[in-house]
Amino acid sequence: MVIFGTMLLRKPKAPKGGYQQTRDVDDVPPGEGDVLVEERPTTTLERPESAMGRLARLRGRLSKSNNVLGKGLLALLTRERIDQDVWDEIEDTLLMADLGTDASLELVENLQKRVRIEGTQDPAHVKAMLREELLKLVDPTMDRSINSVGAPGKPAVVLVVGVNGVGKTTTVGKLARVLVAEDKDVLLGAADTFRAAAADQLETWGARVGVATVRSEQEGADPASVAFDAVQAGVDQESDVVLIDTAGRLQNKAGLMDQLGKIKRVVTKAAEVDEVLLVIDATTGQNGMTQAKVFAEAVNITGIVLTKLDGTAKGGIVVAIQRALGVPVKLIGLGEGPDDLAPFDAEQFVDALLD
Ligand SMILES: Nc1nc2c(ncn2[C@@H]2O[C@H](COP(=O)(O)OP(=O)(O)OP(=O)(O)O)[C@@H](O)[C@H]2O)c(=O)[nH]1
Repeated sequence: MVIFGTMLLRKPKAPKGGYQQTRDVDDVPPGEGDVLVEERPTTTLERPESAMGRLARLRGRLSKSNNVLGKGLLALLTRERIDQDVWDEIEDTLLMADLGTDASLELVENLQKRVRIEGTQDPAHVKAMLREELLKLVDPTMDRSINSVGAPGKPAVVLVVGVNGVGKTTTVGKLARVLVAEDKDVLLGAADTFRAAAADQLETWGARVGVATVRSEQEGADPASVAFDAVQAGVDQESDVVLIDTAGRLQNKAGLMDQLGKIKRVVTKAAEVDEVLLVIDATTGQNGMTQAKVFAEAVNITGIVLTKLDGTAKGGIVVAIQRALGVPVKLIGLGEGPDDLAPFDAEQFVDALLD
């Protein structure tokens, strides 16, 4: 709610000065968390772009970097003679786009069958055939909606996880804008307490669209504690959605499991976690795949956000990552602009590869 350009928000409950690093939130009964909801006066609030049509606007960026794949495949498939060398080249093209071995082999086999039966004389037909086969791999049947409706009387809780530098904080900021554009009442939780700047960054994102951030003033505070306070504040304020940014700076799998497990366990005392989004940088290829698998073992991932798809020809990672985790890509990042995060749409994605 905006009154004279200033957000009207719940004041900090108590005490000021953040949390003790040693505090174990598991011991703190729900309701007693120290909530510090930052106020930030804003003169003019931005009006974020609605989610619909974003991908259409950003499609050019996707095409620019990724149609190397589509164009390359089309050129190969419309050659006068398609011998084993050509099929090998097709497979290499798919592997280079990070489609992964299984999906690449499957696509080559399916195309081989169809070329044998249907022929490749007509380029329009070849394109339609390739479109169909690519679409099958991307899987248009998966539910890609963000779960932004909580249990009755509770906000939807969305945890955003991933290693540092992949674009997590940026994604939380951009996702808040998507939700604000849908008239949702959003609250942010800065549970990335390893880097003080991350909380500032998040707060700035929120303030631009009138969304408050729950944070700790103390660097290194317990992330689970901050996450809990954010969700409890969301319950108290009757927010629609609480988005929680987490830290990715973790040394090993055991530490990651510990931290994410604790965040989830503690948050659940206030409200169920409805969505766990794993953010992966699309430019990191195999590294991103490895990260994805580690995170999937630590926490139940419900959706993937692929960032930086604007800067890579490796869009095939959409398929590889969905296959590896059995979880849909729900959002894609196509630039550094505030509204450069789009809902993923299988058909539009494949069309952008082929145009
Ligand atoms: N080109 C491009 N850049 C992006 C995209 N998403 C994020 N970035 C950039 O990636 C950089 C890192 O983003 P952050 O949001 O700070 O990453 P983070 O994962 O939160 O990092 P830590 O807070 O250090 O854990 C920033 O410069 C962003 O602008 C995208 O979709 N496309």
